[in-house]
Amino acid sequence: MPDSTTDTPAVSTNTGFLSAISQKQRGVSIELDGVSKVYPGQPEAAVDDFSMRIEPGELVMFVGPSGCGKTTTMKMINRIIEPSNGSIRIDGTDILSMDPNQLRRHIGYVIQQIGLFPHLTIAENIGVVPKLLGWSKSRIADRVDELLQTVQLDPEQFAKRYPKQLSGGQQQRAGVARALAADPPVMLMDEPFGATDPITREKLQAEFLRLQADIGKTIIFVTHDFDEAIKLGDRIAVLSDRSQIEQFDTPARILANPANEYVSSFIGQGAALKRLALIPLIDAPLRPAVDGAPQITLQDSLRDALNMLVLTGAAAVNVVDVDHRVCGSITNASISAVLNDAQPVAFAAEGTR
Ligand SMILES: Nc1ncnc2c1ncn2[C@@H]1O[C@H](COP(=O)(O)OP(=O)(O)OP(=O)(O)O)[C@@H](O)[C@H]1O
Repeated sequence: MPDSTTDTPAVSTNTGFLSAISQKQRGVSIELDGVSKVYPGQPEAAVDDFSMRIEPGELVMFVGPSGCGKTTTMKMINRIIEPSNGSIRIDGTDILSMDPNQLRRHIGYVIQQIGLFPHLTIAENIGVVPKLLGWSKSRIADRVDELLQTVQLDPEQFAKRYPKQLSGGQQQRAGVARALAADPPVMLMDEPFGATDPITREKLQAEFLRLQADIGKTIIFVTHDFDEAIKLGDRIAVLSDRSQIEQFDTPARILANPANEYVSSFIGQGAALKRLALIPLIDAPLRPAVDGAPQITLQDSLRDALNMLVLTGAAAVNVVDVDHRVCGSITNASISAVLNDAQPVAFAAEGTR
């Protein structure tokens, strides 16, 4: 791990979260208050009076149809787009009174088109912001090495390659590594996995969740895909035109109690199955074990248990712990009971991801 005390940053500021770039920096709060954006020459606001508080370390998904203002809202947080009205604070610091370039060096940013510089190697791409911050060469090299390993790209193999010599998924990983380079407390991610095929996408999502469990950044993640939002988000903001918030809650609560028709239509078909996927068996009420029943682990979900019941035709599946001890069983009836008992499920599913 590089030692953050050995280099003098090229930028000097004592305001709020900028002064606290350190090793393994955790997330900080983000508050938007009455934020609006009217693009020049447009009769209507693209974002109208948007207010939200995001807690330190939270992964918040913005989901909504094309053109509803997700990207505009997000880009106002790193001031790629300047708000027309309202205030934005990160860790209590008013970012609208700061130098935008300094601000952006401390907010990780990942976009769908990746935005890697084609004429720089992967190592140089990842080192761009640390270099701007005045880190020494050896510290940058250590950090590049560490990050490539974090995103599962072998440094020996990939550091000296150019972006076009990587697959789409590998480029996306390099993009995440670059955004994490200066260990920013905040990450903005705009459809980061949107351009990848479904299998690569699932893999990147799983890797990203593991990474976030370790680094605990505050992340805003824009997606069109409600299933991606359910899978990744601590909370989901379902947005409609002009970034109006239709519902802002945990995936489990939104699935159990959609606020209105608009949110229901976003959830689409199969809300019950999606809810089951959020409930690990460790939180499910178990019945007595059944001799000879197929087995599933406590870490699997009720959705996995249902799949096994359907595929095997068994009346019950036994649930086993890591030491293969049988803890009890799940049946179709117990799954139905959980689904019909909305409140406890919604709360049981929180914090279990
Ligand atoms: N530079 C601009 N000038 C004028 N209008 C713009 C500009 N950028 C975006 N808009 C408009 O603002 C609205 C919100 O756009 P925005 O890109 O934030 O939506 P989005 O929800 O991110 O869409 P998508 O999912 O398609 O990326 C749209 O109606 C769009 O046409």
